[in-house]
Amino acid sequence: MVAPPDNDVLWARALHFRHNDGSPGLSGISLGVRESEILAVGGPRGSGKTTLLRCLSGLLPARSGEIWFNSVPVHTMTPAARERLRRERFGWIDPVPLLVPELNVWENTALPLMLRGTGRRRAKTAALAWLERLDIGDRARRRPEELTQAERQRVCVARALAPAPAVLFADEPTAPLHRVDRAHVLRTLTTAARSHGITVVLATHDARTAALADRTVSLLDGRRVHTVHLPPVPVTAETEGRATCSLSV
Ligand SMILES: Nc1ncnc2c1ncn2[C@@H]1O[C@H](COP(=O)(O)OP(=O)(O)OP(=O)(O)O)[C@@H](O)[C@H]1O
Repeated sequence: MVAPPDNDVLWARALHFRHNDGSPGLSGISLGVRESEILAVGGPRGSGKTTLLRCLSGLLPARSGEIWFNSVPVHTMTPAARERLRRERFGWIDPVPLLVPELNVWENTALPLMLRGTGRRRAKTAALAWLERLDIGDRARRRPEELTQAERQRVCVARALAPAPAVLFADEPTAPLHRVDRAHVLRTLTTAARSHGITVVLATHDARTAALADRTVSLLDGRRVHTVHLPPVPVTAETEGRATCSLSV
Protein backbone atom coordinates (compact mmCIF):
# COMPACT_ATOMS: atom_id res chain seq x y z
CA MET A 1 0.00 0.00 0.00
CA VAL A 2 1.60 3.29 -1.15
CA ALA A 3 0.51 6.53 0.59
CA PRO A 4 -0.86 9.24 -1.74
CA PRO A 5 0.82 12.54 -2.66
CA ASP A 6 0.74 15.05 0.26
CA ASN A 7 -1.26 17.74 -1.51
CA ASP A 8 -4.13 15.41 -2.42
CA VAL A 9 -6.91 15.60 0.15
CA LEU A 10 -8.62 12.65 -1.56
CA TRP A 11 -6.88 10.02 -3.60
CA ALA A 12 -8.31 6.96 -5.27
CA ARG A 13 -6.44 4.19 -7.03
CA ALA A 14 -7.86 1.49 -9.33
CA LEU A 15 -11.39 1.64 -7.89
CA HIS A 16 -13.73 -1.13 -8.95
CA PHE A 17 -17.37 -1.31 -7.91
CA ARG A 18 -20.20 -3.63 -8.93
CA HIS A 19 -23.86 -3.06 -7.93
CA ASN A 20 -25.73 -5.75 -5.96
CA ASP A 21 -27.61 -6.88 -9.07
CA GLY A 22 -24.31 -7.42 -10.88
CA SER A 23 -24.37 -4.22 -12.97
CA PRO A 24 -20.92 -2.73 -13.39
CA GLY A 25 -20.48 0.60 -11.58
CA LEU A 26 -16.81 1.60 -11.72
CA SER A 27 -14.01 -0.07 -13.65
CA GLY A 28 -10.57 0.88 -12.40
CA ILE A 29 -10.87 4.61 -11.67
CA SER A 30 -7.87 6.49 -10.28
CA LEU A 31 -7.86 10.18 -9.39
CA GLY A 32 -6.53 12.73 -6.94
CA VAL A 33 -8.39 15.73 -5.54
CA ARG A 34 -6.20 18.56 -4.32
CA GLU A 35 -6.86 20.55 -1.16
CA SER A 36 -9.41 23.39 -1.66
CA GLU A 37 -9.93 22.35 -5.26
CA ILE A 38 -13.34 22.31 -6.96
CA LEU A 39 -13.28 19.19 -9.09
CA ALA A 40 -16.12 18.49 -11.51
CA VAL A 41 -16.91 14.88 -12.35
CA GLY A 42 -18.54 14.98 -15.76
CA GLY A 43 -20.04 12.42 -18.09
CA PRO A 44 -23.39 11.44 -19.54
CA ARG A 45 -26.28 9.96 -17.54
CA GLY A 46 -25.42 6.52 -16.19
CA SER A 47 -21.65 6.99 -16.62
CA GLY A 48 -20.97 6.36 -12.90
CA LYS A 49 -20.71 9.87 -11.41
CA THR A 50 -22.98 9.17 -8.42
CA THR A 51 -21.36 5.79 -7.81
CA LEU A 52 -17.90 7.39 -7.82
CA LEU A 53 -18.95 10.09 -5.31
CA ARG A 54 -20.53 7.45 -3.08
CA CYS A 55 -17.36 5.34 -3.13
CA LEU A 56 -15.06 8.32 -2.54
CA SER A 57 -17.15 9.44 0.45
CA GLY A 58 -17.12 5.96 1.96
CA LEU A 59 -20.87 5.51 1.55
CA LEU A 60 -20.35 2.50 -0.74
CA PRO A 61 -17.42 0.15 -0.13
CA ALA A 62 -15.46 -0.37 -3.36
CA ARG A 63 -14.97 -4.01 -4.43
CA SER A 64 -11.26 -3.35 -4.88
CA GLY A 65 -8.88 -0.42 -5.03
CA GLU A 66 -7.79 2.22 -2.55
CA ILE A 67 -9.27 5.47 -1.23
CA TRP A 68 -7.27 7.81 0.96
CA PHE A 69 -8.45 10.93 2.80
CA ASN A 70 -5.65 13.17 4.09
CA SER A 71 -3.24 10.25 3.86
CA VAL A 72 -5.55 7.99 5.94
CA PRO A 73 -6.80 4.83 4.20
CA VAL A 74 -10.60 4.83 3.93
CA HIS A 75 -10.82 1.47 2.15
CA THR A 76 -9.63 -0.41 5.25
CA MET A 77 -11.95 1.41 7.70
CA THR A 78 -14.82 -0.35 9.46
CA PRO A 79 -18.34 0.77 8.48
CA ALA A 80 -18.61 2.65 11.82
CA ALA A 81 -15.35 4.53 11.16
CA ARG A 82 -16.49 5.44 7.64
CA GLU A 83 -19.78 6.70 9.07
CA ARG A 84 -17.92 8.88 11.59
CA LEU A 85 -15.69 10.23 8.81
CA ARG A 86 -18.73 11.18 6.73
CA ARG A 87 -20.44 12.83 9.70
CA GLU A 88 -17.42 14.79 10.91
CA ARG A 89 -15.43 15.67 7.78
CA PHE A 90 -17.66 15.31 4.73
CA GLY A 91 -20.77 17.07 3.44
CA TRP A 92 -23.22 15.79 0.86
CA ILE A 93 -25.79 17.42 -1.43
CA ASP A 94 -28.23 15.18 -3.32
CA PRO A 95 -29.94 16.06 -6.60
CA VAL A 96 -33.30 16.05 -4.79
CA PRO A 97 -33.81 17.98 -1.57
CA LEU A 98 -34.18 15.58 1.35
CA LEU A 99 -35.11 17.30 4.61
CA VAL A 100 -36.56 16.08 7.92
CA PRO A 101 -40.26 17.01 7.63
CA GLU A 102 -40.77 17.30 11.41
CA LEU A 103 -38.04 19.95 11.78
CA ASN A 104 -38.26 23.54 10.62
CA VAL A 105 -35.78 25.01 8.13
CA TRP A 106 -33.18 26.33 10.57
CA GLU A 107 -33.34 23.11 12.61
CA ASN A 108 -32.72 21.08 9.45
CA THR A 109 -29.78 23.34 8.57
CA ALA A 110 -28.31 23.13 12.07
CA LEU A 111 -28.65 19.33 12.29
CA PRO A 112 -25.17 18.32 10.99
CA LEU A 113 -23.55 20.88 13.30
CA MET A 114 -25.44 19.53 16.32
CA LEU A 115 -24.54 15.95 15.31
CA ARG A 116 -20.90 17.05 15.46
CA GLY A 117 -21.42 18.35 19.01
CA THR A 118 -22.02 22.08 18.42
CA GLY A 119 -24.42 23.55 21.02
CA ARG A 120 -27.96 24.41 19.88
CA ARG A 121 -27.50 28.19 20.19
CA ARG A 122 -24.27 28.33 18.15
CA ALA A 123 -25.64 25.89 15.62
CA LYS A 124 -28.75 28.04 15.19
CA THR A 125 -26.67 31.22 14.66
CA ALA A 126 -24.55 29.50 12.00
CA ALA A 127 -27.60 27.97 10.32
CA LEU A 128 -29.39 31.35 10.14
CA ALA A 129 -26.29 33.01 8.64
CA TRP A 130 -26.07 30.38 5.89
CA LEU A 131 -29.80 30.60 5.17
CA GLU A 132 -29.39 34.39 4.74
CA ARG A 133 -26.51 33.84 2.30
CA LEU A 134 -28.75 31.59 0.25
CA ASP A 135 -31.57 34.17 0.33
CA ILE A 136 -33.96 32.04 2.36
CA GLY A 137 -33.43 33.57 5.80
CA ASP A 138 -37.10 34.57 5.84
CA ARG A 139 -38.14 30.89 5.65
CA ALA A 140 -36.11 29.84 8.70
CA ARG A 141 -39.14 28.96 10.84
CA ARG A 142 -41.16 27.26 8.11
CA ARG A 143 -41.53 23.52 7.68
CA PRO A 144 -40.02 21.98 4.51
CA GLU A 145 -43.50 21.21 3.14
CA GLU A 146 -44.24 24.96 3.04
CA LEU A 147 -41.27 25.65 0.72
CA THR A 148 -40.90 25.27 -3.02
CA GLN A 149 -38.59 22.54 -4.31
CA ALA A 150 -35.97 25.20 -5.24
CA GLU A 151 -36.13 26.68 -1.72
CA ARG A 152 -35.75 23.23 -0.18
CA GLN A 153 -32.65 22.62 -2.32
CA ARG A 154 -31.17 25.90 -1.06
CA VAL A 155 -31.74 24.66 2.48
CA CYS A 156 -29.82 21.49 1.60
CA VAL A 157 -26.94 23.59 0.26
CA ALA A 158 -26.92 25.72 3.44
CA ARG A 159 -27.04 22.56 5.57
CA ALA A 160 -24.06 21.08 3.71
CA LEU A 161 -21.95 24.25 3.95
CA ALA A 162 -22.74 25.22 7.57
CA PRO A 163 -20.28 22.78 9.22
CA ALA A 164 -17.50 23.79 6.72
CA PRO A 165 -16.74 20.17 5.79
CA ALA A 166 -13.26 19.23 4.59
CA VAL A 167 -14.81 17.76 1.44
CA LEU A 168 -18.25 18.52 0.05
CA PHE A 169 -19.68 15.95 -2.35
CA ALA A 170 -22.31 17.64 -4.51
CA ASP A 171 -24.26 15.29 -6.77
CA GLU A 172 -26.02 17.38 -9.45
CA PRO A 173 -26.79 19.94 -6.71
CA THR A 174 -28.74 22.27 -8.95
CA ALA A 175 -30.77 19.63 -10.79
CA PRO A 176 -34.15 20.77 -9.37
CA LEU A 177 -33.51 24.49 -9.95
CA HIS A 178 -34.46 26.88 -12.73
CA ARG A 179 -31.69 28.63 -14.67
CA VAL A 180 -31.61 31.84 -12.58
CA ASP A 181 -31.77 29.95 -9.27
CA ARG A 182 -29.12 27.55 -10.56
CA ALA A 183 -26.62 30.31 -11.29
CA HIS A 184 -27.15 31.93 -7.88
CA VAL A 185 -26.91 28.71 -5.88
CA LEU A 186 -23.84 27.55 -7.79
CA ARG A 187 -22.13 30.90 -7.29
CA THR A 188 -22.91 30.82 -3.56
CA LEU A 189 -21.66 27.27 -3.29
CA THR A 190 -18.39 27.85 -5.14
CA THR A 191 -17.72 31.22 -3.46
CA ALA A 192 -18.35 29.72 0.00
CA ALA A 193 -16.15 26.73 -0.80
CA ARG A 194 -13.30 28.96 -1.97
CA SER A 195 -13.51 31.34 0.97
CA HIS A 196 -13.70 28.52 3.55
CA GLY A 197 -11.13 26.27 1.86
CA ILE A 198 -13.71 23.52 1.30
CA THR A 199 -12.73 20.92 -1.30
CA VAL A 200 -15.67 20.16 -3.60
CA VAL A 201 -16.30 17.09 -5.74
CA LEU A 202 -19.15 18.10 -8.02
CA ALA A 203 -20.97 15.58 -10.23
CA THR A 204 -22.61 17.19 -13.22
CA HIS A 205 -23.48 16.43 -16.81
CA ASP A 206 -23.85 20.15 -17.53
CA ALA A 207 -20.81 21.77 -19.19
CA ARG A 208 -21.74 25.25 -17.85
CA THR A 209 -21.75 23.92 -14.29
CA ALA A 210 -18.45 22.12 -14.84
CA ALA A 211 -16.95 25.37 -16.14
CA LEU A 212 -17.10 26.78 -12.58
CA ALA A 213 -14.74 24.06 -11.37
CA ASP A 214 -10.94 24.23 -11.35
CA ARG A 215 -10.69 20.95 -13.22
CA THR A 216 -12.94 18.29 -14.72
CA VAL A 217 -12.53 14.54 -14.92
CA SER A 218 -14.90 12.79 -17.30
CA LEU A 219 -16.45 9.36 -16.98
CA LEU A 220 -17.94 7.02 -19.54
CA ASP A 221 -19.33 3.58 -18.65
CA GLY A 222 -17.64 3.67 -15.25
CA ARG A 223 -14.22 4.51 -16.67
CA ARG A 224 -12.23 7.74 -16.75
CA VAL A 225 -11.88 9.23 -20.20
CA HIS A 226 -9.82 12.15 -21.41
CA THR A 227 -11.65 14.91 -23.19
CA VAL A 228 -9.66 16.40 -26.03
CA HIS A 229 -10.89 19.79 -27.19
CA LEU A 230 -10.22 20.48 -30.84
CA PRO A 231 -8.52 23.82 -31.50
CA PRO A 232 -10.90 26.57 -32.66
CA VAL A 233 -11.21 26.84 -36.43
CA PRO A 234 -12.58 29.76 -38.46
CA VAL A 235 -16.30 29.24 -38.93
CA THR A 236 -17.23 28.68 -42.58
CA ALA A 237 -20.16 26.81 -44.05
CA GLU A 238 -17.92 23.76 -44.23
CA THR A 239 -16.55 23.87 -40.65
CA GLU A 240 -19.70 25.09 -38.89
CA GLY A 241 -20.25 23.05 -35.72
CA ARG A 242 -16.67 21.75 -35.53
CA ALA A 243 -15.42 24.59 -33.34
CA THR A 244 -17.40 23.31 -30.38
CA CYS A 245 -16.65 19.65 -30.95
CA SER A 246 -14.80 17.61 -28.38
CA LEU A 247 -13.68 14.05 -28.49
CA SER A 248 -13.62 11.63 -25.57
CA VAL A 249 -10.89 9.01 -25.74
N1 LIG B 1 -28.43 0.58 -7.15
C1 LIG B 1 -28.11 0.20 -8.40
N2 LIG B 1 -28.28 -1.06 -8.82
C2 LIG B 1 -27.95 -1.44 -10.08
N3 LIG B 1 -27.43 -0.61 -11.00
C3 LIG B 1 -27.25 0.68 -10.64
C4 LIG B 1 -27.58 1.16 -9.34
N4 LIG B 1 -27.29 2.48 -9.28
C5 LIG B 1 -26.79 2.81 -10.49
N5 LIG B 1 -26.77 1.72 -11.30
C6 LIG B 1 -26.25 1.68 -12.68
O1 LIG B 1 -24.87 2.01 -12.63
C7 LIG B 1 -24.52 2.88 -13.69
C8 LIG B 1 -23.96 4.17 -13.14
O2 LIG B 1 -24.99 4.87 -12.42
P1 LIG B 1 -24.73 6.26 -11.71
O3 LIG B 1 -26.01 6.67 -11.05
O4 LIG B 1 -23.52 6.17 -10.88
O5 LIG B 1 -24.44 7.19 -12.98
P2 LIG B 1 -24.53 8.78 -13.11
O6 LIG B 1 -23.45 9.17 -14.06
O7 LIG B 1 -24.51 9.41 -11.76
O8 LIG B 1 -25.94 8.98 -13.79
P3 LIG B 1 -26.98 10.21 -13.61
O9 LIG B 1 -26.37 11.40 -14.30
O10 LIG B 1 -28.21 9.71 -14.31
O11 LIG B 1 -27.19 10.40 -12.14
C9 LIG B 1 -25.77 3.05 -14.52
O12 LIG B 1 -25.74 2.11 -15.56
C10 LIG B 1 -26.88 2.75 -13.55
O13 LIG B 1 -28.02 2.24 -14.22
